[in-house]
Amino acid sequence: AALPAPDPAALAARLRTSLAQGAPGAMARIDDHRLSHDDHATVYKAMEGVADRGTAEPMDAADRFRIGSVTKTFSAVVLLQLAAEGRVRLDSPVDHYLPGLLPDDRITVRHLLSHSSGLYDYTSDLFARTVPGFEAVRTRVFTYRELLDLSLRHPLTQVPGAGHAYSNTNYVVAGLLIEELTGHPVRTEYENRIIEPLQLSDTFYVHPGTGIPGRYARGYLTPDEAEAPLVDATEQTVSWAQSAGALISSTRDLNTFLSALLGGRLLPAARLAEMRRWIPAGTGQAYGLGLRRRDLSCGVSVYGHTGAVQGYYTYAFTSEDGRRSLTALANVSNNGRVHLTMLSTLEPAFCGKRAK
Ligand SMILES: CC1(C)S[C@@H]2[C@H](NC(=O)CCCC[C@H](NC(=O)C[NH3+])C(=O)[O-])C(=O)N2[C@H]1C(=O)[O-]
Repeated sequence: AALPAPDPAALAARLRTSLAQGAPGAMARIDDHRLSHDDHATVYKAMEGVADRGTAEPMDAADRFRIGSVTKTFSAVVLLQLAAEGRVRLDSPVDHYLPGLLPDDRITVRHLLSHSSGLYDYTSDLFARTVPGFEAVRTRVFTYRELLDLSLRHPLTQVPGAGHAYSNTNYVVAGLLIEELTGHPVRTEYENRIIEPLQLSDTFYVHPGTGIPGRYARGYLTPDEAEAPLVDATEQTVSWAQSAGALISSTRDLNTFLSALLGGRLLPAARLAEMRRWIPAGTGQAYGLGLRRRDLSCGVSVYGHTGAVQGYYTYAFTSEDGRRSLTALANVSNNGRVHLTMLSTLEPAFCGKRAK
């Protein structure tokens, strides 16, 4: 079905609303291949505010940033490629590959990737107090085992497979599984299977480094205390997340990645179909394997992931056929109003003037 043309003016207006709600800067890029039969894309860029509050450097759509849980889609693609190669079975217990690691041998690889394992999310403890929690881990380097141990202090939150229960722990175990199956660090697998084949020259896994290569937007964390000043959260290891959230990328590269994924250029059709077996995850949204589906007001569904890492809110989605992609970024976090406004950029991007 034809998508309505994007409404760039409405998209830019929503970015300006995010600034009024506390974001120092915001940006978005749409790559639209639906207007032509060749691979030429019509590119729309919108940018508002600043990438750096100290220098007032304007936000630029080419700026790199921390993508948070959009990383989970990369990790899921690696495991689904390994499944296509016959090196892992989605419905096998994790215990088969990592004996004794988890407390319940009913937890399968599919449970991890669909967030239905019941493994407790350790970040609920780490970040109960936003700024102190962040400052306590911003330069720490965790092992996967240490993060899993933080989770296993708590019982499972549900019987494995009972439904969608989002937990970063699932993608920490997914990282352990990737390393066990391949003998390589996840960085090597991201590079060999996704970054290099798609020429994602703005995409990096620098863990445990704290810097962002090249030109980037600084990210600002909103304290829990009203009126307290923003905290510059740019430099951090993101070791609390790793294969659950430590990638760096750009609006261009995430659009290329999601367009390739939904366009069938990263996974065989049968594996992409597995990724799109949906579990309900709230009104108008569902979760597959490392992939979110959001159902928009105009009846269009879009596919991708969101990300929330200290200082950065990311929204990366594409159309059913991967021919129109949007990535939007606000360089602030812990701000619910900005989150909802940025989430609403999907509407003008995919519903155009029919957006709600
Ligand atoms: C499900 C989410 C939203 S949370 C999950 C993951 N991010 C985290 O787990 C970090 C949460 C703390 C971030 C911090 N908030 C606090 O400390 C609040 N006390 C802030 O806003 O910077 C990610 O990314 N996912 C998002 C996703 O998948 O969209």
